[in-house]
Amino acid sequence: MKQVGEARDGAESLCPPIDLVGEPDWQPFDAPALVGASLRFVSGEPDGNRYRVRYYRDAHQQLQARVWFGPETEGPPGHAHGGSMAAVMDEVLGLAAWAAGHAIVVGNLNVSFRTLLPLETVVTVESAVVSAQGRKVLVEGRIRQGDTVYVEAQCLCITLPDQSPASRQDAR
Ligand SMILES: CC(C)(COP(=O)(O)OP(=O)(O)OC[C@H]1O[C@@H](n2cnc3c(N)ncnc32)[C@H](O)[C@@H]1OP(=O)(O)O)[C@@H](O)C(=O)NCCC(=O)NCCS
Ligand SMILES: CCCCCCCCCCCC(=O)O
Repeated sequence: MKQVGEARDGAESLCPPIDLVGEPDWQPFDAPALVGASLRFVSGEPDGNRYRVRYYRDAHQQLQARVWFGPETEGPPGHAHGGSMAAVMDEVLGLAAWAAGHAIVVGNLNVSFRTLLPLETVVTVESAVVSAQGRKVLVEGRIRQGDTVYVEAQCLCITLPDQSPASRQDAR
């Protein structure tokens, strides 16, 4: 009988290194330097078997991510769980608003699953901050690889008082 904490079958060894290099005109983006180390659920295990994530800013300063969906994101056999894809959109689109200077939490996330995503695929998560009016910041994004779109999402972010990225960095 399995003991608590014992690795599940097939999950004992780590998958090999994955190439998450960005496009030539992207610059690496340090998410913990901006928002702290709390964003561990999606991007906290860079060598693990769940997700591996690397963040960038593109030439237009929009946040982009290369994400590998590992075997532990499985939902339908051989493919990513819908919740695993929604979690990625939640983190990337919320972080995109922070990267644009808005201290937010996510109020509403609308996710459309367009194509089954095979496990152990490296995808690009694109984001774009499309508007900021009052406390509402709208961010859109998608998960794609080449011409294949796996997920499209719209994210309504709501700003928090006294939490601007600049003030959080000044407080360190
Ligand atoms: C989002 C949150 C901060 C909003 O609460 P609040 O500060 O009291 O703000 P309000 O409820 O007054 O909402 C502010 C505006 O955003 C809108 N809004 C808030 N949540 C919304 C939602 N889920 N969908 C659509 N609009 C929403 C409100 O309608 C309001 O619009 P208005 O000014 O035009 O009337 C709060 O609901 C919250 O903390 N939710 C949990 C967030 C969370 O756990 N996110 C995941 C982790 S990041
Ligand atoms: C006080 C907020 C501290 C930093 C929060 C960063 C939030 C980025 C988006 C996370 C999305 C989510 O948790 O649902």
